[in-house]
Amino acid sequence: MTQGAPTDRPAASLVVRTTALDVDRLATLVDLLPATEPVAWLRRGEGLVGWGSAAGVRTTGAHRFADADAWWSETTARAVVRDDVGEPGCGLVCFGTLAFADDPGDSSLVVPEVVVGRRGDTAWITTISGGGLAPAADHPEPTDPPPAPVGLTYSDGHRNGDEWMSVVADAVRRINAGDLEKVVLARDLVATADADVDVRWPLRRLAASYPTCWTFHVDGFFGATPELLVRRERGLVTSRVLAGTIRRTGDDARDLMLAATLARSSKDLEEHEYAVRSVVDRFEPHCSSMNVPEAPFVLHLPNVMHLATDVTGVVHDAGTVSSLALAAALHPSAAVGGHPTSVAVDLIAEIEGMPRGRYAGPVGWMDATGDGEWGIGLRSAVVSGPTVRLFAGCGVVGDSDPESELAESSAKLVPVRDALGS
Ligand SMILES: C=C(O[C@H]1C=CC=C(C(=O)O)[C@@H]1O)C(=O)O
Repeated sequence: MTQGAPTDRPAASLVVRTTALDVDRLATLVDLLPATEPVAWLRRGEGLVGWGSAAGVRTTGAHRFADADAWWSETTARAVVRDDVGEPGCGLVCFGTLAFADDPGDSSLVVPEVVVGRRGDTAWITTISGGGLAPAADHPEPTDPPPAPVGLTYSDGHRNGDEWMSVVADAVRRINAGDLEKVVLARDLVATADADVDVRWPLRRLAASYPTCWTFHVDGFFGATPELLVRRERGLVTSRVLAGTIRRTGDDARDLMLAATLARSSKDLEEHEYAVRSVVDRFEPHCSSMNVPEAPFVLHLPNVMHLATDVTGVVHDAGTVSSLALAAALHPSAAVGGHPTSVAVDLIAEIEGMPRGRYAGPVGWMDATGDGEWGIGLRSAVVSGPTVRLFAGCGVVGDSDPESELAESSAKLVPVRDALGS
C-alpha cells in the first residue's frame, strides 16, 4: 500500500457507537462544526458533518483509489460497531478527497471522532474512538459563528485570462486536427486574506446559497458541487452527469429562453453526450440493469444552467466493489477529462499549465458496507492558512470560442467567490 505522510494512522481497532438524536432539537448541521478538523457533506439541510480525526490515510499515484479502498476494508473489518439507527451514513464512516491526476497530487481519507447525520426526520450521532470505549455523546449544539475572511484580494493563478484563452485556442486547433473530440480545461484564481481563513465561513454560505448542490469540506478542499459522480445505496447506483453550460442573466424570463436554447444547442448536446456515454460505459460491467434517459434536463443553479442526466442502475457486485471503487472506475468522466479519456488527460497535463490537485477529483464519504456518495470536486477551492485557491473549467469541443469559455469559467468561480465575501 502506498502510504505517504507520517500523519497516517494505522487501521486501528475503532470502537464505534451510533445513537438517535431528537431531530426537533437538532440545529442546522453546518452550524455544529467546530473550527478544528471539520468535515462536511451536505445537501438541502441533510447529510453528514464531522470533526476530529480517529484514523486516516494519505495515498498518492495511480493506485490511490485502490490503496485507500484497501485501507478502508482493513479498518472496517477490525472495528467494533454498535449502531442503533441503521440508516446509510450511520456506524463507521470515512470522508475522502482524491486527487484528479495520478501525478502530482495527494489523496486523503479521514475517519472523524464525531459524526452527526440527518436524513429526513431521522438524526443521529456517531462517536468513534481509536482505543477503548467511545465517549458518550452529548446532544450537539451550534458553535460560535465563524469569522468572515478579512482583507481579501484576488490575483491570477497559474495563467492569466489571455494566456488561458490561448490554451483553449490550442485545444480547439488540436480537436479540429482530429487528435481528440473533447477536452475539459481549467484555470485557477488565488484569494489572499489578512489572516487564516476559517473554512466554516464559506461552507455555511455555500450550503445556504446552493441547496441543490453537495456542499463539502475534507482536508482543506471545499466547495458546492452540482455533479454527483456516484451514489451507491442498498444495491442501487446513481450518477448525475452534467456537461453543457449557459450563464444566467438574473432576468427569469430571459433565463427561461436561454434554457430552451441550451436544450437545443448542438455544441452543448454533443458535449453532454460524451459525458453520459463515459459514465454508462463504465457503469456497465457493474450493473445488471440501467436506466439512461434519452434527453437531458436543464438544471438551474443561481449562477449557471447545465444540461443534466441522472443515470441509475442496479449493481450486482456490491459485496466486492465499494462506492469508492465505482468512483475510481468512473473517474475522470468526460465532464472533467474529455473524450477519448487518455488523449484528453494527456493534453490537460501538457497544456493546462497547473496541477489540479483535488479539483475535479472525487470527494465524498463511504460507510462500512461500501455504500456512499462521491461528488466531482467542482465549484471548489483549497484553503491553506490565509490563501484560498479557486478552480473552474470548461468542456472544449471543435467550435468552442475561447472568450466565451473564459466567461463561463468566471461564472463557475462565482459560488466560492461569493461565499468568501461578507
Ligand atoms: C469542469 C467544470 O464543469 C464541468 C461540469 C459541468 C459542466 C461543464 C461544462 O459545461 O463545461 C464541465 O464539464 C467546472 O465547474 O470546473
